Amino acid sequence: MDYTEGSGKQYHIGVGPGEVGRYVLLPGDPKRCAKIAAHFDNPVLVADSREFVTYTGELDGVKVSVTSTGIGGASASIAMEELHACGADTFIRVGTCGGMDLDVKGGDLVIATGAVRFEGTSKEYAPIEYPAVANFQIVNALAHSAAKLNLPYHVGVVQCKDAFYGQHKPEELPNHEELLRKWDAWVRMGCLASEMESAALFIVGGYLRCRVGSVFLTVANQQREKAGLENIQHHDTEAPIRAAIEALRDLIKADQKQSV
Ligand SMILES: O=P(O)(O)O[C@H]1O[C@H](CO)[C@@H](O)[C@H]1O
Ligand SMILES: O=c1cc[nH]c(=O)[nH]1
Repeated sequence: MDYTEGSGKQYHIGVGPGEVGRYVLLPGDPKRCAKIAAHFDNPVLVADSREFVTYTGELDGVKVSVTSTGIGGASASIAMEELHACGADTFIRVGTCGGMDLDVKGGDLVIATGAVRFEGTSKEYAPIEYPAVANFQIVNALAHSAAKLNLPYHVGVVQCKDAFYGQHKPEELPNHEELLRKWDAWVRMGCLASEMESAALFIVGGYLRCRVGSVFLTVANQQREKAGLENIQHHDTEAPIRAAIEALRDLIKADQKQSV
């Protein structure tokens, strides 16, 4: 079924083939796109459709793009499918998260190695036994760039869900028993943080044979609050953006080396 009516533009994101690079940064918030594009050379607004805003520019002479995914795995999977149809194959999510491990403080970066699939979208792509894991090369590039930029960072598993308020007021919801029991298990297993899109992106990326990784700003940590520890909120996403841009430069260099 072709929803483009011959325009060649993807149905939701409004982007056509050749309008994005193979490398795409994926924030959730559309307003983060301009901040990210400001790090590109010659950024151009390519499309602004629903929650999906896309800019394309260059990094070290190579075409790169940023597209917002909106909130949750459902819209993130649409962004990835349609960007892939336009030629993209390497994605870094640049998001925000809420800390779960007590060591993860507001302002710290979290780099995901994998994601708990407590959301619906990835289950429509792959059976739940299949793990949602990040691309090893991207994880390494992100950790390397965070260290190089002297940014505090943690590397490990994150948890994904569909209901933001299932994370923030589970005791008030009718399904509180499942929410609280599972949250406790994820904390005990060492989950670093909670966010919403990486599980779907890692699974859809696996299916499409794309490279996918994620880096987040920790906004705050409800577990620290509960434990009576300091819990200062942070909202400036410039740190994960810088880490992702540096990582992308490294990936581009490594890809260029491999292709000669
Ligand atoms: O800041 P973004 O990238 O949107 O990421 C996080 O923020 C939203 C919830 O507030 C969810 O999308 C979550 O994953
Ligand atoms: O607590 C938080 C913060 C950002 N995103 C989430 O999903 N949860």
